[in-house]
Amino acid sequence: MEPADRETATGLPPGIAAAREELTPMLSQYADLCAAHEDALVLFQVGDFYEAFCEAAETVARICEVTLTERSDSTGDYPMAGIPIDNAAPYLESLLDAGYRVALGDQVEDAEQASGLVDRAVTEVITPGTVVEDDLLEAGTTNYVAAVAAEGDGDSPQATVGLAAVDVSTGECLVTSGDRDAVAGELDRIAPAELISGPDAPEFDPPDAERGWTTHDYDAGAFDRRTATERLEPYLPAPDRRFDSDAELRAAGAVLAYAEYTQGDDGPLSYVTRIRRYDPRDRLRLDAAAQRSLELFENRGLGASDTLFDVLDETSCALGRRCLERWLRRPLVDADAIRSRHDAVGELADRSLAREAVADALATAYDLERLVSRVSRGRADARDLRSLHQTLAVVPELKATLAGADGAGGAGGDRTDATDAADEGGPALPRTDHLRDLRDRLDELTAVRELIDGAIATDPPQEITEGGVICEGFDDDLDDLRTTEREGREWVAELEASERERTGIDSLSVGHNQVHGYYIEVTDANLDRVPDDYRRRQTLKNSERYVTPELKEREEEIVGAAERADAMEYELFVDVRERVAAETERIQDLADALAELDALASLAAVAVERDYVRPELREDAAHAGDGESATAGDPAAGIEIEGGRHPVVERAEESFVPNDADLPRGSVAVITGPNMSGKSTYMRSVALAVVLAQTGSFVPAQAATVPVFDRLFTRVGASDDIAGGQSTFMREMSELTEILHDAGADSLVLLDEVGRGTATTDGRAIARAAAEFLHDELGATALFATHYHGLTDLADERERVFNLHFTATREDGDVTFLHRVVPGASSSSYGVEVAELAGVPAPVVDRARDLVAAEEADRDRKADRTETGAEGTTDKGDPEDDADRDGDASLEEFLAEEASDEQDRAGPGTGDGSTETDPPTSDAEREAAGAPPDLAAELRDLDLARMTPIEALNALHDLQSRVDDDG
Ligand SMILES: Nc1ncnc2c1ncn2[C@@H]1O[C@H](COP(=O)(O)OP(=O)(O)OP(=O)(O)O)[C@@H](O)[C@H]1O
Repeated sequence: MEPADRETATGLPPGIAAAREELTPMLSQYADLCAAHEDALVLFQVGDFYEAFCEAAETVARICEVTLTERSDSTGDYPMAGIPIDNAAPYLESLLDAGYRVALGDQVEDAEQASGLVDRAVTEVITPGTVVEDDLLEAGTTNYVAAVAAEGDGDSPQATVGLAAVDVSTGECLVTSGDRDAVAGELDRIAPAELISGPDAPEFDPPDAERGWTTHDYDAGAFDRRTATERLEPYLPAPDRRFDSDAELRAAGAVLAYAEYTQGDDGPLSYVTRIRRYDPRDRLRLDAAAQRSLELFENRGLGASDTLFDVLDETSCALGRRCLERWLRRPLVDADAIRSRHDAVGELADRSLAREAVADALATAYDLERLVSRVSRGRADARDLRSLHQTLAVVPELKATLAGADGAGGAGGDRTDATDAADEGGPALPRTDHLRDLRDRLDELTAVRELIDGAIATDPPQEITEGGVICEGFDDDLDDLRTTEREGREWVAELEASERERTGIDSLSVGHNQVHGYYIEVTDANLDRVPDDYRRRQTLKNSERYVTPELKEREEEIVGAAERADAMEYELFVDVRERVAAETERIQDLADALAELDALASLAAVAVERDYVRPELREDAAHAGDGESATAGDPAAGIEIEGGRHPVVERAEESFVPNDADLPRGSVAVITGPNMSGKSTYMRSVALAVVLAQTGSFVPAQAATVPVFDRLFTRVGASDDIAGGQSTFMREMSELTEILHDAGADSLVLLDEVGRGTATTDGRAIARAAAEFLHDELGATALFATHYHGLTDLADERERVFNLHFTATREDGDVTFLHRVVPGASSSSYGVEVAELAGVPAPVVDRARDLVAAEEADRDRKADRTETGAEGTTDKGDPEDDADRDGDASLEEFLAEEASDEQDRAGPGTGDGSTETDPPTSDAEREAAGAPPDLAAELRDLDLARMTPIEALNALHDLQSRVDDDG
């Protein structure tokens, strides 16, 4: 969208501004609302439509694909476009998607009651981060608007940056702070739909376009310390003592100011009752790169189309789904809290009947958080209250279910006295503390439930002003009015029969229409029999319509009673809604408990269905924030997994091969093996086991013992991460930089093919240096998958580095991957077969096989020479020089290695062993190895995309000189 287009469609459209002095009262009212909402596109209610005028109309017509019409009045003609109010959601969504904020200018008084122009006001500004309409929100997701404010110079890396985020649809509000990088990480994790920035805040770019947020500078005044403090006062007492820094306070004040503005500026949002401050260090830090590469929430094509969240999500209601997502985005680091969740999951896993009953009950629960926010905003209708009632109605049932002891002990934890009490006929309680607490938190809210049940009709209409909303028996006055109305209608219903009898006119009928009300109709043929008390009302073609004084009187009674009853119902409804709203906080607490119960039951269901095991946490699991870490290298402090599986890939692979993992704390596992052999899957399985364990879930393994990590870093190779924009290598290096700066002894690091994005020698050097640094300086626990076999030498040189590899079998040229991890470095190359499997043309595959054969022959010759002592040992020396001697997984590596060996063969003094500038093997050499010379094939095989200019130039130079020699 062109910025100019946005400028003319938001605020006051120029066409309206130009005619400002002459406008009719209605358009003048429109102009006032537009002028007061400069950054929004105003939609103006006219009857059943939301209309926009002039330039704004053109934008609405184009984006919403509705017809552009014209409004003509005494002052001129104005382009106009409208969307129907009762089906506004899809159009509003299009406008939001196009980047607009939309201000709804609603009629705020009854058009029939209004004398003159109907009063209108902006009741809501819909923005991507603050929508509350169910139609525009995905069920079970959170939708945050966030604000950032800085203390001091926001651009300085040392500045404290405050972050506050609010989900206006549920009232959840989070506040935290940290340096710029920490806040960037939290923003990645929270993934707000919208970000507003204080005047001094640093800029934060969204991690990618798909999960992006829209940013804008909001009224700087809202970030002012005093203004923010005053704004916060209705939400929490003494706000200036509640936050860790001014930056937090200012961000929180501003985000609430913005939220209030979008909800029609009606004052504090009463359903934002809990402003939660948290410290990012209280959670396992999983930044956007880790979330992406582990495919927690979005799939990037690792062998299956699901994500970890899809696998875990067996929740029954939106509340639980949102809770589970929150847990997975922010796994715990407190060992006791983690164990407590494991206890509860275990108990629910054991108690299948209870778990299923819980799931069934929760499946009928509505989204309590969003319902209560609508109730307290005064937006809930009668159906919302009925939904609230239905949700409250499951609570007693849930409490009873949790209390019953329908299963024996098991993985979930120890049987406690409580269960024994149940066995003895005493009050049954859940056997774990966690579920007992949860059960206690299930507030039955009996008064609210009974209030709604007694007041609101079971199947009420959507409209709350037209009656039918309040139950009979709730209010005597209302019942009297309804009785009057009903008796009047019964009297009218009987009138036809009695008048026929009285007048002897068999065709006489009684009817009703909007204009004349009730009437008695007599055909012309019977007019002579019309009694004297009939008064003529209307003459039709073949009949006359009459009323009688009594009918008139009854009619007034009926209409009067109905109108008064409708108005009274509305008042009673609003009163009930307010009484329910007064319990907002309790309802929110209940929502939290139901959400947790659903999330725990979901984890338990997955554990049972997918055969997960309860992970043991290391006893000495140090809290990340304590600064106490387990001793590096201590095997008793590391990860031990028996028969671990990848939770997502195992769903797609019929015969998934489980693998063990034994990683002492602070060790670096260098993993080699052919492409497609399962290296990435293995590393991710280990990381996911950690994430799952710290989320409170069981893990896909036969047995698992894990420590508690504070951060999880991942760096996946260029080939796995097709990121647009930034050069992949540059991106790779900046992610590596972050890891090498921030990882520590309590971090788990996954490095997958680091260095692949650049020239072989550089890549190999970077990979090695990074592995050494991780081991020597950081002491992080790391898994390092690589095609650089030279790296496997590190195991000999460093105490806590060890090798793992994946194998495959080859039969008649066909490769079968075993997907089994074994100790030691990989010794065989399957790159060519993989290339063939992938459909690389046969001549290239054949040629590559020839080159492999030549390499192997050459290696054998060298080995012979070694054995006879002619050349000393080959397995010691410069690791770069000898790198990949035992076969490499990819064709490019292989070719590079071959070049390296050529230089070796040229003897001392001919080079430094680098592969970077070496020409390919000479034809003479290849002939000696049994391969025919073929310059054209060599030229074809050069991988230009991976060569540096200097490499390409040298290769060309070499080919040219050999053509010259031959020629
Ligand atoms: N343990 C396993 N059991 C069964 N199938 C597996 C296993 N591990 C991996 N696979 C299958 O093999 C495919 C390739 O695995 P993966 O991507 O982990 O290999 P890789 O060695 O990392 O390959 P590359 O070096 O090309 O990145 C996966 O998509 C999956 O379908």
